[in-house]
Amino acid sequence: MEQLKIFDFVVVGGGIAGISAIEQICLRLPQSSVLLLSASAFVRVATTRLKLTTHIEELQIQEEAVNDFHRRYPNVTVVITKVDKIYPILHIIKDSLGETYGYRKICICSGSVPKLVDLESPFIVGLRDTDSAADLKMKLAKSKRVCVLGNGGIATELIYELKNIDVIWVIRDKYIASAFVDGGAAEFLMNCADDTDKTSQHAKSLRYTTSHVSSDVEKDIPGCALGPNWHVSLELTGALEKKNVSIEYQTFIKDVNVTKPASCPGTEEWPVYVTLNNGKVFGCDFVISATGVSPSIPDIEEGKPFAVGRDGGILVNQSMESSIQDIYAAGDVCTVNWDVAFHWFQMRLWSQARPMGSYAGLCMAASLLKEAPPLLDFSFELFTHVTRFFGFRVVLLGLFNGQKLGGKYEALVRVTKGVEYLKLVVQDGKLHGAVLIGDTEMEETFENLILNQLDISRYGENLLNPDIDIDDYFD
Ligand SMILES: Cc1cc2nc3c(=O)[nH]c(=O)nc-3n(C[C@H](O)[C@H](O)[C@H](O)COP(=O)(O)OP(=O)(O)OC[C@H]3O[C@@H](n4cnc5c(N)ncnc54)[C@H](O)[C@@H]3O)c2cc1C
Ligand SMILES: NC(=O)C1=CN([C@@H]2O[C@H](COP(=O)(O)OP(=O)(O)OC[C@H]3O[C@@H](n4cnc5c(N)ncnc54)[C@H](OP(=O)(O)O)[C@@H]3O)[C@@H](O)[C@H]2O)C=CC1
Repeated sequence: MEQLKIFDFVVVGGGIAGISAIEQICLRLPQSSVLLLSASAFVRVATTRLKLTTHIEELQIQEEAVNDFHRRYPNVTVVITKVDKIYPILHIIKDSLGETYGYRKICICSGSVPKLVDLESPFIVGLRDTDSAADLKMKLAKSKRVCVLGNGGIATELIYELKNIDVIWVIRDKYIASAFVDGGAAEFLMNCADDTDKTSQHAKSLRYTTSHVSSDVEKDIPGCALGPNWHVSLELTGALEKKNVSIEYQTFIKDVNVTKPASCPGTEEWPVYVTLNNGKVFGCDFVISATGVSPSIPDIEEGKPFAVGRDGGILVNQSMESSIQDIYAAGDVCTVNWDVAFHWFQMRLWSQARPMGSYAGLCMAASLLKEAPPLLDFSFELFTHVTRFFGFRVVLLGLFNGQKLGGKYEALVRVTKGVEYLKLVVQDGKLHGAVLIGDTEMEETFENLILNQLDISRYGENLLNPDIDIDDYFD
């Protein structure tokens, strides 16, 4: 019988979290044996594209063929496969082809899957990886009207990127992009929605392509989540001459039906009909459910299952270790379960998947060496996120929407229509969060003010006075 190969480290998933974990393991223990088991034929490597401040950076996410990755890290064996079951007592793992591997430490970085709206219909699609993006492009090309459900990152990006199609955007809130910004910022973005100049500016910053044909192991296993500017090379274009967006606020989809309901206005026939809870009914070609994600966790076969958080993620302690010994988790699949810094909280973003993966790698290496886990690094002391919505750079800092402040805070706002939107979240004379839209160049100042908790009450609204260089105050 062939002897079971035992690896020092096994990492499940070749997304940003998994690759960041491997990079750190290989830096710390270059001679160790590492096995990467990933369902996708490409891995995602994150590098810093632009460092805006100590904490805020724009990432460049690149796809790399697994063979190239192995060439860079010869101690890493890569197997493209789906992990099915983990046996924590035996310390072995089985894949869907029946192969078994042994591990000393294992890190689960299997990401998440789209959490589609709870209505059974083949006309409802989600978006996660290269395959689902290619499917979406094909479907759109034949479509005249699409319904987008959800008000988070994907929906906000899609609404801006879709071309030549009627879009009905169904959201539960009073304003758009509520998973990221407040009502004021949403209004600013809406007012700029037709600024075509911004579209072309954005296209020039292309850093990422999705032109290859994905060869993910099985159709039901997601590849890596899409990277920045995933839409730029895709041309998400419908079959009409122009685009028209209408927004249905404070409502949700009650039902989808292939039979036309009597209450549906008009004579046109559609593949599917959507009924909203506000009573409106309309036909469309299909529905895009951009309604969040669910962590994608392999099965545990012995002993207790993973302890999971309310959002279904594997609970991890401050060393990124799960409730099961020698099993770590990082990225979208995990839910942090430690007393986090006041100005930090978890969101499923690659800006968090990367430091979580790196830190998990360091903790696993320390554990193998029987050393104490390293201290949490500065990435976990302040929430930061930089992205682009409606062609604008959006920087979110700390408790940018007053999270954790119990509604008792003051918001200082400066808006220059079409140019910038700045909001500061202040409580008891201290800055706790900021939303900066546009090229404000204020990131560093506000980052410092949140971190050092200086009393800013005497500066009042001057903090946002464009005629005053506030850096002078703090020199
Ligand atoms: C359309 C879209 C746009 C986004 N835009 C942004 C953005 O602008 N900014 C931002 O910060 N974040 C963005 N995100 C979120 C970000 O992509 C994720 O938070 C991040 O990629 C999570 O990284 P991960 O390594 O945890 O998971 P993933 O990147 O999803 O990687 C998971 C890996 O595990 C593999 N896998 C899964 N199950 C198994 C299994 N059983 N066996 C073996 N392998 C398995 C998958 O194939 C994949 O390789 C976006 C997400 C989407 C879907
Ligand atoms: N630029 C960026 O930073 C981007 C980040 N991402 C990330 O990728 C992941 C997937 O994005 P996405 O799917 O947009 O998820 P998000 O978590 O960003 O947003 C989910 C949205 O869906 C809504 N929702 C959830 N369930 C329902 C329902 N049953 N009916 C109606 N609305 C519902 C939520 O509303 P409510 O708030 O009312 O619950 C929320 O507005 C997220 O982790 C996201 O952060 C994705 C794209 C871009």
